[in-house]
Formats: sequence, C-alpha cells, structure tokens
Amino acid sequence: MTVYKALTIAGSDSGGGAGIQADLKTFQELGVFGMSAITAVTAQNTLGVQGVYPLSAEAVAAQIESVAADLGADAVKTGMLFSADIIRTVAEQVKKHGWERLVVDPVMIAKGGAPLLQEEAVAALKEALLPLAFVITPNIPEAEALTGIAIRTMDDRREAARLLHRMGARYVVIKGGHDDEGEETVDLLYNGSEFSYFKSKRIDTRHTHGTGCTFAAAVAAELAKGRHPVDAVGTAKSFVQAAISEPLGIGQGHGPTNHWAYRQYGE
Ligand SMILES: Nc1ncnc2c1ncn2[C@@H]1O[C@H](COP(=O)(O)OP(=O)(O)O)[C@@H](O)[C@H]1O
Ligand SMILES: Cc1ncc(COP(=O)(O)O)c(N)n1
Repeated sequence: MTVYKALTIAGSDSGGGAGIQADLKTFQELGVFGMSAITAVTAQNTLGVQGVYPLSAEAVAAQIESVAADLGADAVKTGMLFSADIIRTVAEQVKKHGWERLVVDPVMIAKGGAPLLQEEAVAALKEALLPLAFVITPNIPEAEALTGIAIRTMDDRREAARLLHRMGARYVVIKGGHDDEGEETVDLLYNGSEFSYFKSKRIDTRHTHGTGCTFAAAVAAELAKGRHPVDAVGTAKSFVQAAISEPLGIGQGHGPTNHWAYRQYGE
C-alpha cells in the first residue's frame, strides 16, 4: 500500500474548526497521512480568538526538520504563519527539502477580525514564500492585500490572479466566499494562461469557521496523491461544499464545518 503524506505548517485552533486541526481532519478524510509543524497556538472558539501565542522560528524549523529527516512529505501546506521571521524560516525549509507541491494559504485575519499575521509580515510573504507556491489560495481580502488591487468584479479578480502569477505562484486560486452577491460561490483558478471557475450553490449560513483552511488542506491532500492541481481544486471545492452543507450545530458563534460530510454524503 502506498501511503501518501502531507505536512501542514500552521496555527493551532483550540476550537478544532480551523488551523492545524482542520488540516489534519481534512487530510485524514481524504486518505492522506497528516503531519504538522505548529507556528502559533491560538486560544480560540466559535466566538472568536481570545489569545495568540506564537512559537519561535527555531521551534517551527525544528518540527519541520524532524518530519523531513524521517517521514518526508508528498505535499506541504502553509496556513497561519504569524511573523516575518517564521515566514522566512518556512521558506528556507521548503527550499532545503526540495518541496515543490506547496500550497500557500495566505491566512491574515480570522473571520471575527483578529489578526493572525503581523502587518509587517505581508512583505515577507510576498518576497519569500509566494514565489515558492505551487498553488496559492487567497480569499478576496487577502488577494487585495497581496496585490494592492481593489477587487469588486470578476475582472478585478482576474487581474489580481494574473499579478499573483507574475509574482511567482504557479497556480492561483482566488476564492469567492467573500463575494456575497448572487446564488453561487465561484472560486477562480489561473494557471498562467487560462482561467477556470469552480462554482457551487451559496449556502446561507454563518457556520463557515475554517472553510479556507479546509479548502487549502484538501488541495494539498489531493496534490500529495499526485493529482493535477485543477482536479485537486475541484475536489477541494466539493469537499468544502459538503462540509458547509451539513453543519454540526456546535458552539455559540460561527460554527465549524463538518469534515466528515464529504465521506458520508459525497458532494
Ligand atoms: N456560504 C458559502 N456557501 C458555499 N461555499 C462557500 C461559502 N462560503 C465560502 N465558501 C467556499 O469555501 C471556501 C473558502 O472560501 P472563502 O470564504 O473565500 O475563504 P476564507 O475561509 O479563507 O475566508 C471556498 O471554496 C468558497 O467557495
Ligand atoms: C489558527 C487559525 N488558522 C487559520 C484561521 C482562519 O480560518 P478560516 O479558514 O475561517 O479563514 C483561524 N481562524 N485560526
């Protein structure tokens, strides 16, 4: 039996819906062995982020080295990286271990508004990590912060995707969860020459805590199995749609998605 392995480098969400916890659940559901390097511990639940406790860049590097030295990874995903120091360390590690199937989810702000990336770290993200990304998966506000383009229309989104590709990402996905017009959510994919659109029915719900993490983790899991990025994004969109469609109804605020819905109910 071939065991595919994926490594997530991200923050811990004590509430279990986003971050490392969402990533590992998603890897598991998609049949991939999950490993983790934690960048920061957050005290968090469905009501918000109550505390952020970053680890040192050295502690992040040590976790990655341990994984690389023994297990290896078929794909790597990054989420909350918090500081420029951690970003540069992660970029060095990715280069050192020759990891090409890298999914960069440029996490900046939690849904409730708490910052998960220091403002001055955006430049490091652009310079050091973005050029290493095989797939980058910003939401609309993150794409705006990375490109400086105000995104109102699909044309703006296409322009931002072209720029992110020029900045070094091989495949660019600009997710459409924050575009709340219309009946559908549309995720845009750009491969440097053409655009593809992944659409699904917009679900009217506030239980979307962790959707971005889950989406990027599903892309990484599928890449770990050797699938083409276009197919990986298609599966990720279906996985997230199922996870949002069958809410668990736990917590008093923005509840987590249902990571086992895809396995149980399919698309
Ligand atoms: N209300 C919704 N209904 C259906 N899909 C959604 C909804 N909100 C987000 N999604 C999907 O969840 C994923 C994450 O989207 P988005 O909200 O843009 O990112 P983030 O969670 O990083 O802010 C995307 O695939 C998006 O299409
Ligand atoms: C530790 C951590 N990482 C990432 C997110 C973003 O979550 P979302 O997927 O809802 O954008 C989060 N809330 N907490």
